[in-house]
Amino acid sequence: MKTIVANWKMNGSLDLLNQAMEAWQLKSGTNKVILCLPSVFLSAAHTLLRQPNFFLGGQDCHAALQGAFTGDTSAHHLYDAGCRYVLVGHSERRQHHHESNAMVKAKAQAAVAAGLTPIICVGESLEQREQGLALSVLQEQVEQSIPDNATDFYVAYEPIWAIGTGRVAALEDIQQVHAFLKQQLGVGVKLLYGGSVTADNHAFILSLENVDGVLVGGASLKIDDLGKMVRF
Ligand SMILES: O=C[C@H](O)COP(=O)(O)O
Repeated sequence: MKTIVANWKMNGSLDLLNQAMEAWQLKSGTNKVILCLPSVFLSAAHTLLRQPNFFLGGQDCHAALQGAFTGDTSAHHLYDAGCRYVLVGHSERRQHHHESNAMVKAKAQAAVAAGLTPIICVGESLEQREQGLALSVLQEQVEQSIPDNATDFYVAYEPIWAIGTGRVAALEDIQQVHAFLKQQLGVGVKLLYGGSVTADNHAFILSLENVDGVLVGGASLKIDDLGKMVRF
C-alpha cells in the first residue's frame, strides 16, 4: 500500500468536497489517502473517516499547542477535528512565511505532542540544484527540521522548482534523493515525493524503490484523477 497525500492548499470549495465525498462513498482504495484540506472544511469531511484507508491531515500547525495566536491553528485542534497527520515546513510556508528549519522542527514537535504524525517537507531550489547543492541542502533541512524524539513521521521531498510547474522531477533524480534520505534517516523512514504529480505519472513514481507515496497538489483537486491515484 502506498500513501497518497492530497494537499488542496487554499483551493477547492465545500461543493467540491461534497462532490468528492459523493464519488468516494463506500469505496476504499488500495492506497492510503490523507486529505489535507483547508481547516474550515475538516469538520465537513468527517464522514470520510468511516471509510478504510481514508485519513485527514492539516496543512500547517502552530509551534505552540495553545495561546493568543489569532488565526493560527493548534495541533490539538487538528486532532480534535479528526486529523491524524499534518504537513509542516511546506516550501510555500518556508518561503512566504519565512519558516526556518528550527521553526519547522518546533511545529513537528507540537504535532507529535498532540498525537499527530508530522509530514515534514524539504526541497531544494532550482538554483541550488543547478549549483550541485541539492543533497547538502536536503541534508541540512532533515538534520535541523526533524525532532530528535520523533519515531513516526513522513519526509516529503518536494523540489521547489517542480511545485505547480508541470515539471516533474526525473525518475533518476527522485531515486537518487530518496536513496540519500533513506541513508541519512534510516530505512524505516517513510518518504513521499511531491511536485507536479498527476494521474498520468504517479504510477511510475510510486514504482521507484524508496518512494512510499506522493504528495499531490493541483491534481488532487480533480476528483477522478485522485481516485485513479488512490486506486478505487
Ligand atoms: O503539496 C503539494 C505540492 O506542493 C505539489 O503541488 P503540485 O502537485 O501542484 O505541484
